[in-house]
Amino acid sequence: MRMHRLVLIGVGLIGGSLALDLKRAGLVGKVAGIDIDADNLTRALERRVIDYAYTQIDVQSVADADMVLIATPVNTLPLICRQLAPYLPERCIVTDVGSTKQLALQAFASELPNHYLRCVASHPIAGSDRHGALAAQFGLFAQKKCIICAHEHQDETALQSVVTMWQAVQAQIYYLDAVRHDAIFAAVSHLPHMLAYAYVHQLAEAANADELLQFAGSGFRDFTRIAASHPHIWTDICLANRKVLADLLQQQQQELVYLQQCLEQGDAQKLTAFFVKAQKIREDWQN
Ligand SMILES: NC(=O)c1ccc[n+]([C@@H]2O[C@H](COP(=O)([O-])OP(=O)(O)OC[C@H]3O[C@@H](n4cnc5c(N)ncnc54)[C@H](O)[C@@H]3O)[C@@H](O)[C@H]2O)c1
Ligand SMILES: O=C(O)C(=O)C[C@]1(C(=O)O)C=C[C@@H](O)C=C1
Repeated sequence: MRMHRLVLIGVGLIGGSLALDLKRAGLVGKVAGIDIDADNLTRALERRVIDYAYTQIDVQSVADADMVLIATPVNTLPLICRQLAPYLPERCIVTDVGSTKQLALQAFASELPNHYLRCVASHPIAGSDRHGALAAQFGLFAQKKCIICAHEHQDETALQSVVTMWQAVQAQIYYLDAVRHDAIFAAVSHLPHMLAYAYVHQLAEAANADELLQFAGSGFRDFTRIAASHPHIWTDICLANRKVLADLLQQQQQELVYLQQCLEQGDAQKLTAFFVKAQKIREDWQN
């Protein structure tokens, strides 16, 4: 599988990193980048993440695309698909990298009905708290999972092309139904981001916030790294997955109430048992 022209919409951390790897693997000839941020496009051209830059989806920017890869905040998908519809070459594959998958499949189905067979929803479980073309890096997806949420009308060749693309950047393919996908990543990705944001807020609201931050060490650094993630990206993810996420926040409050009770009762046994269980789960996961 070799693509002559990949059209990348959203030339940021994820889309840019994938473009770099695909070029290096010889899987794409030219990459056309479309982004609403003109400065970001300039940086992407300078770093050779892309070969051509456009700020709009139109006949020129989408022309001759073998594949359109959408790597923008998840809530932009419906509009982007609507804008793409008139310009997509017939055999073109459309795929995305968004962190929530029900919304992606809904956008493909409702905005690209004539192309739906060739729309493949994917999600690499790799990333960082950085953003934009400057954050794009080689090797981001190597040995990382990539989830494919195939739909019932999926064209087999389109699916295989997307799988081949991710395997070429050494990602490990897993298949999940979109509802299940969103429930799982609400628990292991979206909830921890919410908790990190909430904790940083708690500190910021303290009267001596500056003093607290001045003395914060590696525990603070490790727990809050993801609170440095891009606010726009995460607003979209959290809202797209709001129902499951709100339930998880409710459950988290119960955990906090339990911890509070342990402290009020001075119950070392209960507290240690709680920590031992969490420690074991974390260690087993690491191994
Ligand atoms: N950051 C992560 O760790 C991570 C991991 C896996 C998947 N994702 C998903 O990947 C996607 C991109 O995230 P990212 O981290 O690369 O973000 P990013 O901010 O680095 O890149 C997104 C790019 O999209 C551009 N953009 C925004 N709206 C646009 C629009 N309407 N049209 C064209 N361009 C637009 C922005 O200017 C930016 O350059 C998101 O859907 C996110 O959920 C992120
Ligand atoms: O490493 C990080 O900073 C990430 O947030 C990466 C992370 C995650 O939560 O694991 C974030 C969002 C994704 O959709 C996939 C990966």
